[in-house]
Amino acid sequence: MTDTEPAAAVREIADSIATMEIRGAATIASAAAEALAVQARAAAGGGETASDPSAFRTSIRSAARTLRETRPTAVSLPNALRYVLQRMEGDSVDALRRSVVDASEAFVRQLDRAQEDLGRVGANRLTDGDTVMTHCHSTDALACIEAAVEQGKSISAVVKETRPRQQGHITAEQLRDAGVPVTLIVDSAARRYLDEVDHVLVGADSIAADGGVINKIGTSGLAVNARERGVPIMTAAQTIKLHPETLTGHTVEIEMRDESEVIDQEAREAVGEIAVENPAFDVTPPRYMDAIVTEQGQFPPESIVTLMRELFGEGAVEPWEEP
Ligand SMILES: O=C(COP(=O)(O)O)[C@H](O)[C@H](O)COP(=O)(O)O
Repeated sequence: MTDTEPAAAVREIADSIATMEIRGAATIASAAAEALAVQARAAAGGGETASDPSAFRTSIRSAARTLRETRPTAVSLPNALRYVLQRMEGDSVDALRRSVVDASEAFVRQLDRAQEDLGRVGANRLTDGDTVMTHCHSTDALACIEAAVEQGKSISAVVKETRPRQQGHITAEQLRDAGVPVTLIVDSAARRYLDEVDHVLVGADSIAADGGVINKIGTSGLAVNARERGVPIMTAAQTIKLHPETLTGHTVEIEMRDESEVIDQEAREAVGEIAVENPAFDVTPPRYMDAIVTEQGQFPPESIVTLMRELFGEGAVEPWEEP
């Protein structure tokens, strides 16, 4: 291993993201930003990179590429890397290290603040006595319910378990801890329970320029059913979920995960030669989504492109590539 390759601690963080020990778009983003700070400290601490600014920069870019390759769908990951890399500056290794560590810390602070602000916007859509249906585990979505509870509103939740990884269990525990009465249901029971809820609330891994919401597999079916039942559905998503590449017509890659998450070894052997597929995310067309709630306010999905142009100009940069 050369001195410009990612530090072992960075590779461990990348592995934890790939295996989903670290998961959820916002959490992945802050872990990625923090990993760049880890790399900066390691690279400034010894070897060839400690005295060579160009080797230091190469090592940070290489760490960013390793992190970038872990999961393809949550754009918060490359957006976090962009934020830090665009602020890497200085003529000495010491100055470069400081700029990366400072940017990483600023990013995490901004992320936390954005989630709080978004929570207040989302809470305004909820009324005392409402029941909310959730899918998967989204810290942005939970922030809305928690803010509503803090405002003194009494909120109940119907929580979909979310096959195959059952992130709904994490949502159920966190809502219970926040004092929200929770009913856990299997995914296929969702339509039956839609008649008993006032809102559907989901998070997002990416939001496309056309207002399409990319979130945990099953979100789009839930949204279509919610529309048919007349239940409003909102996405809680900080602006780091906006996908700049979609401004230039690129589509968002949907992660396909291992079949072992869907079927265990014994069942696999019993069913024999069949195909098993495990897409982790799907796309909800904008016409099935009522609102996208961000830290900058709420938007109809079709208007999100205006905010994206303000934030990103006409497209994305890839600062982790070597110049
Ligand atoms: O789809 C998921 C998580 O998928 P996975 O478990 O496969 O990572 C979440 O709804 C979004 O990432 C938003 O989460 P947050 O609001 O916390 O960013």
